[in-house]
Amino acid sequence: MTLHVIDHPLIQHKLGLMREAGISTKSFRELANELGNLLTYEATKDFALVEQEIEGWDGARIKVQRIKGKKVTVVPILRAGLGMLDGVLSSLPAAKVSVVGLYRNEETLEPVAYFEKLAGEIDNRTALVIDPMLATGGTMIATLDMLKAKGCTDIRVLVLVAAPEGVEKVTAVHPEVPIYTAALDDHLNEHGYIVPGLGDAGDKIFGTR
Ligand SMILES: O=P(O)(O)OC[C@H]1O[C@H](OP(=O)(O)OP(=O)(O)O)[C@H](O)[C@@H]1O
Ligand SMILES: O=c1cc[nH]c(=O)[nH]1
Ligand SMILES: [Mg+2]
Repeated sequence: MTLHVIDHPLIQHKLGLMREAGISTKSFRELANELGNLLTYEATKDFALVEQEIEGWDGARIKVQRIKGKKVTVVPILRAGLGMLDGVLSSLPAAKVSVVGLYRNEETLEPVAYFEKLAGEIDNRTALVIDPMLATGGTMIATLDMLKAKGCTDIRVLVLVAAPEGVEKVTAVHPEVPIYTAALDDHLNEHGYIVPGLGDAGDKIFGTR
């Protein structure tokens, strides 16, 4: 299994701020985007580079590095995934965005899919799936199933907080998909919420409830 828990001090500091009770919508949103950006930095570490010759500032020919023909699509899972999107796009400004909508039935905890609008040529793209929370894993598995059904082969998952139960379930079904997270938390409570977690990330980002 390829679980990357990113323990960089900036990430851990920002995640700690997000865990505070009573955090404002504004702060939660800002931090979700900042963490989205930092996780993107980690999740793209292995992108291949190609050397290019250009004219430098003094007219001399110089060699520089460019990312090698990578086509990326960012896949935010509605709603809460939108809370990381601007942060991710600040590092990948040319990426196409493929939006998928799923919510978790609060009684059964099963994912319910309600929207799918994917970028063209998705089978040729690296997909970065973003959602703040990986709890039971049901939503993520359904999203990965959806992307694979469209021919996507290079998929990476970026979440702010993951529960061990969810990581185990996702990696059992999609073992080759790496998961990048700011934290692997302790457990799920009886309502399927991550402990210590962040609470309901979607509500905190959108200021609902
Ligand atoms: O791992 P799981 O048990 O499937 O749970 C995780 C999902 O639950 C939350 O979304 P929610 O259903 O609250 O929808 P929202 O983003 O619209 O608030 C969260 O943002 C994930 O998408
Ligand atoms: O802890 C959790 C679990 C699912 N969805 C959330 O927003 N938070
Ligand atoms: Mg929610």
